[in-house]
Amino acid sequence: MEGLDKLRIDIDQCDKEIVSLIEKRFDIVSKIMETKKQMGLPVYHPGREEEVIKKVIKEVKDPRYQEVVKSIYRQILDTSKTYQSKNLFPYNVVLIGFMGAGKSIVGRCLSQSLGMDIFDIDDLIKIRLNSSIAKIFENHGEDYFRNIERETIAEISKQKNAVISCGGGAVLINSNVNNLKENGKVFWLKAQPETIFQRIKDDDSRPLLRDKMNLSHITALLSERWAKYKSVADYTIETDTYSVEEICDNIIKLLVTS
Ligand SMILES: Nc1ncnc2c1ncn2[C@@H]1O[C@H](COP(=O)(O)OP(=O)(O)OP(=O)(O)O)[C@@H](O)[C@H]1O
Ligand SMILES: O=C(O)C1=C[C@@H](O)[C@@H](O)[C@H](O)C1
Ligand SMILES: [Mg+2]
Repeated sequence: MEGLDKLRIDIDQCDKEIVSLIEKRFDIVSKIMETKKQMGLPVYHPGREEEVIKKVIKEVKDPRYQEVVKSIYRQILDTSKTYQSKNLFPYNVVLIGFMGAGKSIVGRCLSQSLGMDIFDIDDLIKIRLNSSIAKIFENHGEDYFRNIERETIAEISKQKNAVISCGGGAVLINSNVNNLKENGKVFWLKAQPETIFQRIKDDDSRPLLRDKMNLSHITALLSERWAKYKSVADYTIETDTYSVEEICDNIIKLLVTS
């Protein structure tokens, strides 16, 4: 028992040193963040995380602890991203645009790159009603869906440092726009009808395109909504010829320089 007490004292001492080093590391992160902000340099450096992990792994003397150190460092780096994002982007990043524009997939990429929480409004509605969007439309009609969507957006818009991926029709309702803009910068993921058709033609989960999955219907619906997306957007993001990662990087560049 005495031996155990001694080991616990050693652990407590170790923890003190670790906490002090964590504070020291985050002080340096804060300084780097401030300097980069002042110099207008990009804050996120793709590849930097892997570089850090490789370097620290080299420092591990006992191979048994390589995985331990790796996993702790992944956590430190993730927490560091979240810490920086909270400071740099004290608002929501709101993605709007037509079905298939990439709001969900780009939202997930942004959340991962910036260490920010992601709220996909369609996904939240599915979870809340334990049903697919298609079934909600089928069983209760579009107005019912729009009401739930309105409530969900009102709730999620209270966040202050999150990525919010909207459904394609969310910004057609003014109260949604007002709520989303209250704490958010709005990015319109713009895509031409041909691109949208190619991306979603084999997916029948979108009720407004069910039985009408053709280029002329997409073109007509998109042109009805085009002016709305354009007027609501703080930024327009081209997506037709870009990969998800490129779109994500373009948005981050705008966030950092705006
Ligand atoms: N830039 C892109 N390059 C290639 N494929 C893409 C791109 N953006 C989206 N996609 C693909 O298009 C499909 C639709 O994307 P996603 O579900 O993100 O669209 P969405 O805007 O969220 O649509 P909805 O309004 O219906 O929710 C997915 O299969 C996705 O992988
Ligand atoms: O464009 C729309 O109106 C919609 C898009 C999807 O994201 C879903 O929100 C739903 O299918 C309606
Ligand atoms: Mg989506």
